[in-house]
Amino acid sequence: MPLPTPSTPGGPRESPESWVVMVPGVIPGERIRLRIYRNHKNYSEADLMHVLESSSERVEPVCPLFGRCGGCQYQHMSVAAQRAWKREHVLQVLARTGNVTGITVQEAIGTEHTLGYRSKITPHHEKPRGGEIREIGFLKLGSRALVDVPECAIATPAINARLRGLREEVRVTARAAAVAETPRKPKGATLLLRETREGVVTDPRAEVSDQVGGLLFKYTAGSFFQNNPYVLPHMVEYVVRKAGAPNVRYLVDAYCGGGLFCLSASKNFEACYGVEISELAILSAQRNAELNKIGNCHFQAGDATDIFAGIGHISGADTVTILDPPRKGCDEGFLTQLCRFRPARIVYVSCDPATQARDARFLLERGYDIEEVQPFDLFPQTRHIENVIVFVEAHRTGAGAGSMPSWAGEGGTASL
Ligand SMILES: C[S@@+](CC[C@H](N)C(=O)[O-])C[C@H]1O[C@@H](n2cnc3c(N)ncnc32)[C@H](O)[C@@H]1O
Repeated sequence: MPLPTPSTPGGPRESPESWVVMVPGVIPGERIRLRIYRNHKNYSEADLMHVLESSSERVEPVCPLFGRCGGCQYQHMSVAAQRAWKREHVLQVLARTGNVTGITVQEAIGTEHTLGYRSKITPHHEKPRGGEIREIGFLKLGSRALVDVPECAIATPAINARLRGLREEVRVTARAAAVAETPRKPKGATLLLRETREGVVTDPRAEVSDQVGGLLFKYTAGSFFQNNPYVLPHMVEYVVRKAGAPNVRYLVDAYCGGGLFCLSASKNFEACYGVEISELAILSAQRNAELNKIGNCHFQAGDATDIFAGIGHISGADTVTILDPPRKGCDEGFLTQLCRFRPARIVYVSCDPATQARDARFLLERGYDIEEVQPFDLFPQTRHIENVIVFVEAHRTGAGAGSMPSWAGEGGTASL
């Protein structure tokens, strides 16, 4: 077996002399002793045995469950190191998967709310045995088993306060059902706790609301809505700013959910068109337009690809597209039609830089350039990152890849 190089949370850059070893709980630059437990074609997986030389960025994890609970992966790193690493990860994945080199990735934008920020959690429990529920929590690190989580360090204080009561209620209900011997079989379940303007809500069908920027958004508690209320306004402001450009009259928001980006950006456009697979989310988007007295947004339920049938009367050259797909990214059929429509700008928001990098490659091979790459630290203490890439139609830059168009924004690079 080749000698492993010092390992990092996401795996170090590959070179012909190095061997990638994935070791949770390590910080780039540390010397460690590890035990390899699995070999793959291109890398190995290992457990950390000892830190021989620790990084100055190593900190004491806040949560006693860190290392067992699979929810957080980076609590052992300072927030500055977490953000630097996430930025590096975006850079690496763009190079490896997207074949994009020679670009700058901006510093990840975050806020000082790096604990107690998460406004939604979904703990699980297995089916009760003899009326008793054992763990109520999240998946154990690297396992399908659950770890009991009485309190979550990244959830908001209001959610943690409600979690205590909810855990007790769920256990009491299971015991009562066992005593009553109801014919219905007891099951495992996923609980919902979401903090909103209405307080902490546990019914996924409840109608709730949140304010972002100057707008009010109503949605059902179980549907998708971004869950870091501290960083979200900064990300929305960025997306709205990057979507705006001289001579662009129309906005297409694919994967629009309840209309967050479309409605927030609507004042800069003559008309906006949103598409979204969930009919419930489209109903929310339409209601949110009315609620905020916005009259130039048109929403349709359907696959993202369906949008092109309804926008034949507008030209791509006059249009900006916002993309915010689920983790799997965009499908090729959609991207093919998008490139045929040829919007002047594309602002691509993603919670998975790997699938985003794959889609970036597709766009770059079809004549788009990257104007800016801006990560947002929406999920501190975890390995997750929200990344925004701004693409411009290459003819509009008047030069080849990497050039800056005349309307390129100022784009701050420091953390907030
Ligand atoms: C990451 S969410 C973004 C929602 C919205 N932009 C927001 O920030 O609130 C992705 C959205 O894509 C929707 N979606 C998933 N597959 C889709 C498809 N094939 N076509 C259109 N929308 C889809 C999901 O229902 C979800 O609302």
